[in-house]
Amino acid sequence: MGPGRNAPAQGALVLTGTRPNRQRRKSQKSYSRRDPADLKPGLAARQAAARLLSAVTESRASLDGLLDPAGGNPAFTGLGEQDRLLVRAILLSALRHLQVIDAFIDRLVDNPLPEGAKALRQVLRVGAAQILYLDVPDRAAVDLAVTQADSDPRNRRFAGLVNALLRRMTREKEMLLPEIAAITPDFPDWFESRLRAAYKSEAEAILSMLSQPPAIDVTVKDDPGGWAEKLGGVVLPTGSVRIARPDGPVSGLPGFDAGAWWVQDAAASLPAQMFSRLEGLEIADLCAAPGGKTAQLALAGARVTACDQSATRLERLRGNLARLGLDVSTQLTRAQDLIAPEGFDGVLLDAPCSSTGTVRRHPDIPYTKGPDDIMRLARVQRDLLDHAAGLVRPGGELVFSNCSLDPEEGEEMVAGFLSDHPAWTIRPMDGSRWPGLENAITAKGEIRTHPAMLADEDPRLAGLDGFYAVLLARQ
Ligand SMILES: C[S@@+](CC[C@H](N)C(=O)[O-])C[C@H]1O[C@@H](n2cnc3c(N)ncnc32)[C@H](O)[C@@H]1O
Repeated sequence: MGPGRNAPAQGALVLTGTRPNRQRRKSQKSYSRRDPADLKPGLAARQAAARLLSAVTESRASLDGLLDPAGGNPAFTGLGEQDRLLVRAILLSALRHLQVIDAFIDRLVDNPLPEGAKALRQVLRVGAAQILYLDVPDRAAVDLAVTQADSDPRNRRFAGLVNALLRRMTREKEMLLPEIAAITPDFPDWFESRLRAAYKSEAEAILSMLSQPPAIDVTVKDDPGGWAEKLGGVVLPTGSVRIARPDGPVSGLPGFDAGAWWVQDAAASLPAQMFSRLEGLEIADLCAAPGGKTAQLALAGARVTACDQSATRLERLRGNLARLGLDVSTQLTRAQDLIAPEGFDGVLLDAPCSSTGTVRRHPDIPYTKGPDDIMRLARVQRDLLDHAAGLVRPGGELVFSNCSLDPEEGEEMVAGFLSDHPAWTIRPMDGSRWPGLENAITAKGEIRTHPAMLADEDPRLAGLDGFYAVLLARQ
């Protein structure tokens, strides 16, 4: 925490109920008569954003789950399309910059907001995210935050404070935001300290990339150069095509309906490329949904059995593979329960993990996961890896991968596996295979990518998800 972060700014606001009683009674009356969300366009979206932000930061609910169009939170799924887009944008910005937003709020109040004033903090965060990071007129952001506070009995007495604080934020953001951002860590302590310990001199660059929205990478069935031209993108060392974020949904881009490509971060496309050979081989993809790597394996000519423990996710995989016109056999099963007496030529285990390598697109992770999850997931991965190894025929190969940046879920876990399984060795990757990504190959020949890789002058085209992947060979 930087010096002065908690020092009250000149003219800091005092945290009290600031609305005069007469006015408060009036607003209470109107609240009981009619829900203000009916009266003020955009209010329901802000209310939903505050509710969902509270679910993420206070109950560790996953943002993806809350925003799922099918099974998501009704406060979100009940909104119209434009409001849903706005809520998503507010939440992504609020979570990417939560530490700075909180520091800014704390700078503007005389005393820290009380622990119990959680609902108030969420209203302020939602207002601040719009004022500081989104293209929403300041006045609309402030007015809606005040109405939002006024319409909630827990916050009504703070409506005056919300008004004064956010108005002041609009006036002082140009001067104060750079200063506060410069002295405030981007992420919670646990997250930053683990990254710094693991990545040392590279940690600063990784941390700064993690709060940037990522580009979109697509894996093409063929002709990356041709598709880069059609999609206005560039070809990456992985063979993926990278495009700047389009205005509309990716499903509207050329080639989507025809199944010419699928969205997959360039780093996520590496594990399936690591097998020495795939054509005509029997490969099990054990944690397969939504199927990005399954599609690569099938496209390379493997006979793929794709397994997943989630029926809904496996259904998505089937839909994705159908769009791509690729044929695989699927099995709804926990990987630990898969029995294959004949074994497979190869197994891909893209294991469940803390997903800390994907914070650019999932900025809730530093708030919904913690060190305990990393320890627990490393144990799950080790159990899955032990079982997966038993499914590989002698002479066969196993790729283990995940999208965590934490060595405990990658390098360290695999080192433990190798010391307990002398018949297995690492088959090292050749650094020249992906020109431009030579620095992603570890001394042992594993792949370790992180978001500061694939730097680009255009920040919209820079970066890479964090991934760990290793090719293991059985004697
Ligand atoms: C990181 S995602 C896999 C992404 C996928 N490989 C791809 O490239 O599209 C992890 C998947 O593992 C599944 N999963 C988690 N634990 C599992 C287990 N014990 N057995 C089988 N699937 C599991 C989850 O349902 C989820 O779909």
